[in-house]
Amino acid sequence: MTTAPEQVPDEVATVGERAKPAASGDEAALSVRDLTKTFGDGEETVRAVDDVSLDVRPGTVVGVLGPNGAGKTTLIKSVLGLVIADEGDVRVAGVDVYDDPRAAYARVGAMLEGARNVYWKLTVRENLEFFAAVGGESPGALRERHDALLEQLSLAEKADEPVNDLSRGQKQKVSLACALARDVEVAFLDEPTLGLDVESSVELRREIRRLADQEDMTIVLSSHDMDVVQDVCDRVVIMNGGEVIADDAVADLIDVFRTSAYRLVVGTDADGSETAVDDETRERLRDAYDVDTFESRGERTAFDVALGDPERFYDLMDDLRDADLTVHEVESIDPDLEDVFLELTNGDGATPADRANGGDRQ
Ligand SMILES: Nc1ncnc2c1ncn2[C@@H]1O[C@H](COP(=O)(O)OP(=O)(O)OP(=O)(O)O)[C@@H](O)[C@H]1O
Repeated sequence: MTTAPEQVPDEVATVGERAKPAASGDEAALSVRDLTKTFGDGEETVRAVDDVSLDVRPGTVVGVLGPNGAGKTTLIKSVLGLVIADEGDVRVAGVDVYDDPRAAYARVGAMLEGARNVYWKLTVRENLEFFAAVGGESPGALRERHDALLEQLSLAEKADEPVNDLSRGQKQKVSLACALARDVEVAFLDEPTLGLDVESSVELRREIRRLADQEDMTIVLSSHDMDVVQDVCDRVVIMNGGEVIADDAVADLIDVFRTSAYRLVVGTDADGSETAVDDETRERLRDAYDVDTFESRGERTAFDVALGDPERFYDLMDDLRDADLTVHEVESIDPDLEDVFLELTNGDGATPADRANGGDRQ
Protein backbone atom coordinates (compact mmCIF):
# COMPACT_ATOMS: atom_id res chain seq x y z
CA MET A 1 0.00 0.00 0.00
CA THR A 2 1.15 3.53 -0.61
CA THR A 3 0.31 6.95 0.65
CA ALA A 4 0.59 10.22 -1.18
CA PRO A 5 3.13 12.62 0.23
CA GLU A 6 1.62 15.57 2.07
CA GLN A 7 3.56 18.26 0.25
CA VAL A 8 4.44 18.59 -3.40
CA PRO A 9 8.25 18.41 -3.34
CA ASP A 10 10.08 21.44 -4.70
CA GLU A 11 11.61 19.41 -7.50
CA VAL A 12 8.21 18.83 -9.03
CA ALA A 13 8.10 22.34 -10.37
CA THR A 14 11.02 21.30 -12.53
CA VAL A 15 9.74 17.94 -13.69
CA GLY A 16 9.37 19.29 -17.21
CA GLU A 17 12.98 20.46 -17.18
CA ARG A 18 14.29 17.21 -15.71
CA ALA A 19 12.69 15.26 -18.53
CA LYS A 20 15.38 14.77 -21.10
CA PRO A 21 13.98 14.92 -24.60
CA ALA A 22 13.33 11.30 -25.52
CA ALA A 23 14.74 11.79 -29.00
CA SER A 24 15.79 14.63 -31.23
CA GLY A 25 13.17 15.63 -33.79
CA ASP A 26 15.14 13.91 -36.56
CA GLU A 27 15.39 10.45 -35.05
CA ALA A 28 11.96 10.42 -33.44
CA ALA A 29 9.24 8.01 -34.58
CA LEU A 30 6.79 10.73 -33.60
CA SER A 31 7.61 14.39 -33.28
CA VAL A 32 5.07 16.99 -32.15
CA ARG A 33 6.13 20.64 -32.10
CA ASP A 34 4.24 23.52 -30.47
CA LEU A 35 0.83 21.98 -31.12
CA THR A 36 -2.12 24.16 -30.12
CA LYS A 37 -5.83 23.60 -30.61
CA THR A 38 -8.57 25.90 -29.35
CA PHE A 39 -12.33 25.42 -29.50
CA GLY A 40 -14.93 28.21 -29.39
CA ASP A 41 -14.66 32.02 -29.57
CA GLY A 42 -14.17 34.92 -27.19
CA GLU A 43 -14.88 34.15 -23.56
CA GLU A 44 -15.98 30.65 -24.52
CA THR A 45 -12.54 29.78 -25.91
CA VAL A 46 -11.06 26.52 -24.60
CA ARG A 47 -7.37 25.84 -25.20
CA ALA A 48 -7.79 22.08 -25.39
CA VAL A 49 -4.13 21.59 -26.38
CA ASP A 50 -1.77 24.36 -25.37
CA ASP A 51 1.65 24.49 -27.04
CA VAL A 52 2.52 20.80 -26.64
CA SER A 53 5.84 19.40 -27.89
CA LEU A 54 6.96 15.77 -27.72
CA ASP A 55 9.61 13.61 -29.35
CA VAL A 56 9.14 9.87 -29.05
CA ARG A 57 11.90 7.41 -29.82
CA PRO A 58 11.10 4.23 -31.83
CA GLY A 59 10.08 1.28 -29.68
CA THR A 60 8.82 3.43 -26.80
CA VAL A 61 5.46 3.01 -25.10
CA VAL A 62 4.20 6.41 -23.93
CA GLY A 63 1.20 6.79 -21.65
CA VAL A 64 -0.79 10.02 -21.90
CA LEU A 65 -2.58 10.69 -18.61
CA GLY A 66 -4.75 13.51 -17.39
CA PRO A 67 -8.05 14.22 -15.68
CA ASN A 68 -11.26 14.52 -17.74
CA GLY A 69 -11.00 17.42 -20.16
CA ALA A 70 -7.19 17.63 -19.89
CA GLY A 71 -6.78 17.50 -23.68
CA LYS A 72 -5.59 13.91 -24.23
CA THR A 73 -8.11 13.02 -26.94
CA THR A 74 -7.71 16.36 -28.70
CA LEU A 75 -3.93 15.88 -28.71
CA ILE A 76 -4.20 12.39 -30.20
CA LYS A 77 -6.85 13.43 -32.74
CA SER A 78 -4.79 16.47 -33.77
CA VAL A 79 -1.76 14.26 -34.31
CA LEU A 80 -3.90 11.89 -36.40
CA GLY A 81 -5.34 14.75 -38.47
CA LEU A 82 -8.89 14.00 -37.23
CA VAL A 83 -8.92 17.44 -35.62
CA ILE A 84 -7.18 20.28 -37.43
CA ALA A 85 -4.72 21.99 -35.09
CA ASP A 86 -4.46 25.81 -35.03
CA GLU A 87 -0.68 25.74 -34.86
CA GLY A 88 2.18 23.32 -34.71
CA ASP A 89 3.92 20.56 -36.63
CA VAL A 90 3.60 16.78 -36.49
CA ARG A 91 6.03 14.36 -38.10
CA VAL A 92 5.70 10.58 -38.22
CA ALA A 93 8.95 8.75 -38.97
CA GLY A 94 10.28 12.04 -40.28
CA VAL A 95 7.33 12.67 -42.63
CA ASP A 96 5.38 15.90 -42.11
CA VAL A 97 1.70 14.96 -41.76
CA TYR A 98 0.53 18.27 -43.24
CA ASP A 99 2.87 18.14 -46.25
CA ASP A 100 2.31 14.47 -47.06
CA PRO A 101 -0.57 13.04 -45.02
CA ARG A 102 -0.91 9.91 -47.14
CA ALA A 103 2.73 8.87 -46.65
CA ALA A 104 2.71 9.82 -42.96
CA TYR A 105 -0.50 8.02 -42.02
CA ALA A 106 0.42 4.91 -43.99
CA ARG A 107 2.79 4.32 -41.07
CA VAL A 108 0.19 4.84 -38.34
CA GLY A 109 -2.49 2.64 -36.74
CA ALA A 110 -5.14 3.81 -34.31
CA MET A 111 -7.60 2.26 -31.92
CA LEU A 112 -10.07 4.93 -30.90
CA GLU A 113 -13.35 4.70 -29.02
CA GLY A 114 -13.08 1.08 -27.95
CA ALA A 115 -14.48 -1.54 -30.32
CA ARG A 116 -16.81 0.80 -32.19
CA ASN A 117 -14.51 1.10 -35.20
CA VAL A 118 -14.74 -2.58 -36.17
CA TYR A 119 -17.41 -4.07 -38.42
CA TRP A 120 -19.51 -6.40 -36.35
CA LYS A 121 -21.05 -8.25 -39.28
CA LEU A 122 -17.67 -9.17 -40.74
CA THR A 123 -15.61 -12.00 -39.30
CA VAL A 124 -12.51 -11.26 -37.26
CA ARG A 125 -10.22 -12.08 -40.18
CA GLU A 126 -12.30 -10.07 -42.67
CA ASN A 127 -11.97 -7.06 -40.37
CA LEU A 128 -8.19 -7.44 -40.32
CA GLU A 129 -8.11 -7.74 -44.12
CA PHE A 130 -10.38 -4.73 -44.50
CA PHE A 131 -8.19 -2.52 -42.32
CA ALA A 132 -5.04 -3.73 -44.06
CA ALA A 133 -6.60 -2.89 -47.45
CA VAL A 134 -7.70 0.57 -46.27
CA GLY A 135 -4.03 1.18 -45.49
CA GLY A 136 -3.15 0.28 -49.07
CA GLU A 137 -1.71 -3.18 -48.42
CA SER A 138 -2.69 -6.41 -50.13
CA PRO A 139 -4.52 -8.41 -47.42
CA GLY A 140 -3.24 -11.78 -48.69
CA ALA A 141 0.36 -10.64 -48.19
CA LEU A 142 -0.33 -10.03 -44.53
CA ARG A 143 -1.88 -13.39 -43.74
CA GLU A 144 1.11 -14.43 -41.63
CA ARG A 145 1.02 -11.19 -39.67
CA HIS A 146 -2.71 -11.59 -39.04
CA ASP A 147 -2.30 -15.20 -37.90
CA ALA A 148 0.43 -14.16 -35.47
CA LEU A 149 -1.68 -11.30 -34.11
CA LEU A 150 -4.70 -13.55 -33.62
CA GLU A 151 -2.51 -16.09 -31.88
CA GLN A 152 -0.95 -13.49 -29.56
CA LEU A 153 -4.36 -12.16 -28.59
CA SER A 154 -5.93 -15.63 -28.15
CA LEU A 155 -8.34 -14.95 -31.01
CA ALA A 156 -7.15 -17.65 -33.44
CA GLU A 157 -10.14 -19.87 -32.77
CA LYS A 158 -12.50 -16.98 -33.42
CA ALA A 159 -10.91 -15.94 -36.74
CA ASP A 160 -13.89 -16.98 -38.86
CA GLU A 161 -16.66 -15.87 -36.50
CA PRO A 162 -18.54 -12.61 -36.98
CA VAL A 163 -17.35 -10.00 -34.47
CA ASN A 164 -20.95 -9.65 -33.33
CA ASP A 165 -20.80 -13.11 -31.72
CA LEU A 166 -17.74 -12.31 -29.57
CA SER A 167 -17.57 -11.14 -25.96
CA ARG A 168 -16.87 -7.50 -25.16
CA GLY A 169 -13.22 -8.23 -24.30
CA GLN A 170 -12.75 -10.18 -27.52
CA LYS A 171 -14.29 -7.32 -29.55
CA GLN A 172 -11.83 -4.93 -27.90
CA LYS A 173 -8.94 -7.20 -28.81
CA VAL A 174 -10.19 -7.34 -32.41
CA SER A 175 -10.13 -3.55 -32.40
CA LEU A 176 -6.50 -3.58 -31.29
CA ALA A 177 -5.66 -6.20 -33.92
CA CYS A 178 -7.27 -3.99 -36.60
CA ALA A 179 -5.10 -1.03 -35.54
CA LEU A 180 -2.09 -3.30 -36.06
CA ALA A 181 -3.35 -5.12 -39.16
CA ARG A 182 -0.71 -3.40 -41.26
CA ASP A 183 2.98 -3.09 -40.53
CA VAL A 184 2.70 0.27 -38.75
CA GLU A 185 5.49 2.18 -37.03
CA VAL A 186 3.34 4.16 -34.63
CA ALA A 187 0.08 3.08 -32.97
CA PHE A 188 -2.32 5.25 -30.97
CA LEU A 189 -4.47 3.35 -28.52
CA ASP A 190 -7.23 5.20 -26.68
CA GLU A 191 -8.13 3.40 -23.42
CA PRO A 192 -7.11 0.00 -24.84
CA THR A 193 -7.95 -1.96 -21.68
CA LEU A 194 -11.21 -0.20 -20.79
CA GLY A 195 -13.83 -2.72 -19.66
CA LEU A 196 -11.58 -5.76 -20.13
CA ASP A 197 -11.45 -8.58 -17.61
CA VAL A 198 -8.14 -9.06 -15.83
CA GLU A 199 -6.97 -11.89 -18.06
CA SER A 200 -7.69 -10.03 -21.32
CA SER A 201 -6.11 -6.87 -19.92
CA VAL A 202 -2.92 -8.74 -19.03
CA GLU A 203 -2.86 -10.37 -22.47
CA LEU A 204 -3.26 -7.05 -24.18
CA ARG A 205 -0.55 -5.41 -22.06
CA ARG A 206 1.81 -8.25 -22.90
CA GLU A 207 1.12 -7.80 -26.61
CA ILE A 208 1.72 -4.04 -26.40
CA ARG A 209 5.10 -4.64 -24.73
CA ARG A 210 6.02 -7.33 -27.28
CA LEU A 211 5.24 -5.01 -30.20
CA ALA A 212 7.45 -2.30 -28.71
CA ASP A 213 10.30 -4.58 -27.64
CA GLN A 214 10.40 -6.99 -30.57
CA GLU A 215 8.98 -4.99 -33.47
CA ASP A 216 10.27 -1.58 -32.38
CA MET A 217 6.75 -0.20 -32.65
CA THR A 218 6.11 3.17 -31.02
CA ILE A 219 2.91 3.14 -29.03
CA VAL A 220 1.05 6.11 -27.58
CA LEU A 221 -1.78 5.11 -25.31
CA SER A 222 -4.20 7.03 -23.16
CA SER A 223 -5.68 5.42 -20.09
CA HIS A 224 -7.30 6.28 -16.80
CA ASP A 225 -5.94 3.05 -15.35
CA MET A 226 -2.67 3.86 -13.59
CA ASP A 227 -1.80 0.19 -13.12
CA VAL A 228 -1.89 -0.33 -16.88
CA VAL A 229 0.28 2.72 -17.49
CA GLN A 230 2.76 1.86 -14.76
CA ASP A 231 2.90 -1.72 -15.99
CA VAL A 232 3.30 -1.16 -19.71
CA CYS A 233 4.70 2.33 -20.36
CA ASP A 234 8.33 3.42 -20.55
CA ARG A 235 7.40 7.03 -20.31
CA VAL A 236 4.43 9.01 -19.09
CA VAL A 237 3.13 12.38 -20.22
CA ILE A 238 0.69 13.99 -17.81
CA MET A 239 -1.61 16.69 -19.21
CA ASN A 240 -3.77 19.18 -17.38
CA GLY A 241 -5.65 22.14 -18.84
CA GLY A 242 -4.20 21.40 -22.31
CA GLU A 243 -0.59 21.59 -21.10
CA VAL A 244 2.01 18.92 -20.51
CA ILE A 245 2.75 19.23 -16.79
CA ALA A 246 5.08 16.24 -16.51
CA ASP A 247 7.00 14.14 -19.04
CA ASP A 248 9.43 11.56 -17.77
CA ALA A 249 10.26 7.89 -17.38
CA VAL A 250 7.70 6.31 -15.05
CA ALA A 251 10.37 5.31 -12.51
CA ASP A 252 11.97 8.78 -12.52
CA LEU A 253 8.61 10.45 -12.03
CA ILE A 254 7.88 8.25 -9.04
CA ASP A 255 11.37 9.00 -7.67
CA VAL A 256 10.62 12.71 -7.63
CA PHE A 257 7.78 12.01 -5.21
CA ARG A 258 9.62 9.55 -3.05
CA THR A 259 9.48 11.04 0.41
CA SER A 260 10.53 9.71 3.76
CA ALA A 261 7.21 8.06 4.51
CA TYR A 262 6.87 5.14 6.88
CA ARG A 263 4.30 2.85 8.43
CA LEU A 264 5.10 2.11 12.08
CA VAL A 265 3.61 -0.47 14.40
CA VAL A 266 4.13 0.35 18.09
CA GLY A 267 3.13 -1.13 21.45
CA THR A 268 3.51 -0.15 25.06
CA ASP A 269 5.94 -2.85 25.98
CA ALA A 270 8.51 -5.01 24.30
CA ASP A 271 6.30 -8.05 23.74
CA GLY A 272 3.33 -5.89 22.74
CA SER A 273 1.08 -7.55 25.33
CA GLU A 274 -0.37 -4.32 26.69
CA THR A 275 -2.81 -2.02 25.00
CA ALA A 276 -1.58 0.80 22.92
CA VAL A 277 -0.97 4.46 22.57
CA ASP A 278 -2.75 6.82 24.99
CA ASP A 279 -4.67 9.92 23.93
CA GLU A 280 -1.98 12.36 25.02
CA THR A 281 0.67 10.63 22.91
CA ARG A 282 -1.69 10.48 19.93
CA GLU A 283 -2.25 14.21 20.23
CA ARG A 284 1.50 14.84 20.35
CA LEU A 285 2.12 12.69 17.27
CA ARG A 286 -0.66 14.48 15.43
CA ASP A 287 0.78 17.91 16.28
CA ALA A 288 4.45 17.15 15.75
CA TYR A 289 4.33 14.72 12.81
CA ASP A 290 0.95 15.26 11.19
CA VAL A 291 -0.13 11.68 11.88
CA ASP A 292 -3.62 11.32 10.52
CA THR A 293 -5.09 8.04 11.72
CA PHE A 294 -4.19 5.38 14.24
CA GLU A 295 -5.22 1.81 13.49
CA SER A 296 -5.55 -0.84 16.21
CA ARG A 297 -3.82 -4.12 15.42
CA GLY A 298 -4.66 -6.35 18.33
CA GLU A 299 -2.49 -5.15 21.18
CA ARG A 300 -0.55 -2.83 18.92
CA THR A 301 -1.17 0.41 17.04
CA ALA A 302 -0.18 1.21 13.45
CA PHE A 303 0.16 4.67 11.91
CA ASP A 304 1.64 6.29 8.79
CA VAL A 305 3.95 9.24 8.93
CA ALA A 306 5.44 11.36 6.12
CA LEU A 307 8.62 13.09 7.21
CA GLY A 308 9.77 15.95 4.99
CA ASP A 309 13.33 15.62 6.31
CA PRO A 310 14.79 12.10 6.83
CA GLU A 311 16.54 13.43 9.98
CA ARG A 312 13.11 13.77 11.57
CA PHE A 313 12.98 9.99 11.76
CA TYR A 314 15.43 10.11 14.68
CA ASP A 315 13.32 12.76 16.44
CA LEU A 316 10.30 10.50 16.02
CA MET A 317 12.18 7.53 17.49
CA ASP A 318 13.25 9.67 20.48
CA ASP A 319 9.70 10.88 21.04
CA LEU A 320 8.31 7.34 20.89
CA ARG A 321 10.89 6.17 23.41
CA ASP A 322 10.06 9.10 25.71
CA ALA A 323 6.40 7.99 25.51
CA ASP A 324 7.46 4.45 26.55
CA LEU A 325 6.42 3.05 23.20
CA THR A 326 8.30 0.19 21.58
CA VAL A 327 8.59 0.13 17.80
CA HIS A 328 7.77 -3.37 16.52
CA GLU A 329 7.74 -2.75 12.77
CA VAL A 330 8.90 -0.02 10.40
CA GLU A 331 8.02 -0.21 6.73
CA SER A 332 9.01 2.34 4.11
CA ILE A 333 6.07 3.50 2.00
CA ASP A 334 6.73 4.13 -1.69
CA PRO A 335 4.51 6.25 -3.88
CA ASP A 336 3.07 4.76 -7.06
CA LEU A 337 2.03 6.41 -10.32
CA GLU A 338 -1.45 7.08 -8.98
CA ASP A 339 -0.01 9.08 -6.05
CA VAL A 340 2.18 11.04 -8.47
CA PHE A 341 -0.78 11.73 -10.74
CA LEU A 342 -3.00 12.92 -7.88
CA GLU A 343 -0.26 15.15 -6.49
CA LEU A 344 0.41 16.73 -9.88
CA THR A 345 -3.15 17.27 -10.97
CA ASN A 346 -4.54 17.79 -7.48
CA GLY A 347 -8.04 17.82 -8.90
CA ASP A 348 -7.90 21.61 -9.16
CA GLY A 349 -6.53 22.17 -12.63
CA ALA A 350 -3.42 23.89 -11.27
CA THR A 351 -0.01 23.03 -12.66
CA PRO A 352 2.82 22.36 -10.17
CA ALA A 353 4.38 25.66 -11.20
CA ASP A 354 1.12 27.48 -10.44
CA ARG A 355 0.96 25.89 -7.03
CA ALA A 356 4.61 26.60 -6.35
CA ASN A 357 3.83 30.26 -7.08
CA GLY A 358 0.73 30.10 -4.90
CA GLY A 359 -1.46 31.23 -7.79
CA ASP A 360 -4.57 29.93 -9.46
CA ARG A 361 -4.64 28.82 -13.03
CA GLN A 362 -6.71 30.86 -15.43
N1 LIG B 1 -15.36 19.41 -30.46
C1 LIG B 1 -15.20 20.17 -29.37
N2 LIG B 1 -15.82 21.36 -29.26
C2 LIG B 1 -15.64 22.15 -28.19
N3 LIG B 1 -14.86 21.83 -27.13
C3 LIG B 1 -14.22 20.66 -27.18
C4 LIG B 1 -14.36 19.76 -28.29
N4 LIG B 1 -13.59 18.67 -28.06
C5 LIG B 1 -13.02 18.86 -26.85
N5 LIG B 1 -13.39 20.05 -26.33
C6 LIG B 1 -12.93 20.62 -25.05
O1 LIG B 1 -11.52 20.55 -25.01
C7 LIG B 1 -11.06 20.17 -23.71
C8 LIG B 1 -10.21 18.91 -23.82
O2 LIG B 1 -11.07 17.81 -24.18
P1 LIG B 1 -10.51 16.35 -24.48
O3 LIG B 1 -11.67 15.52 -24.91
O4 LIG B 1 -9.34 16.46 -25.39
O5 LIG B 1 -10.01 15.91 -23.04
P2 LIG B 1 -9.59 14.46 -22.50
O6 LIG B 1 -8.36 14.66 -21.70
O7 LIG B 1 -9.52 13.50 -23.62
O8 LIG B 1 -10.81 14.11 -21.54
P3 LIG B 1 -11.47 12.68 -21.14
O9 LIG B 1 -10.50 12.01 -20.21
O10 LIG B 1 -12.71 13.10 -20.44
O11 LIG B 1 -11.72 11.91 -22.41
C9 LIG B 1 -12.30 20.01 -22.85
O12 LIG B 1 -12.52 21.23 -22.16
C10 LIG B 1 -13.41 19.78 -23.86
O13 LIG B 1 -14.64 20.24 -23.37
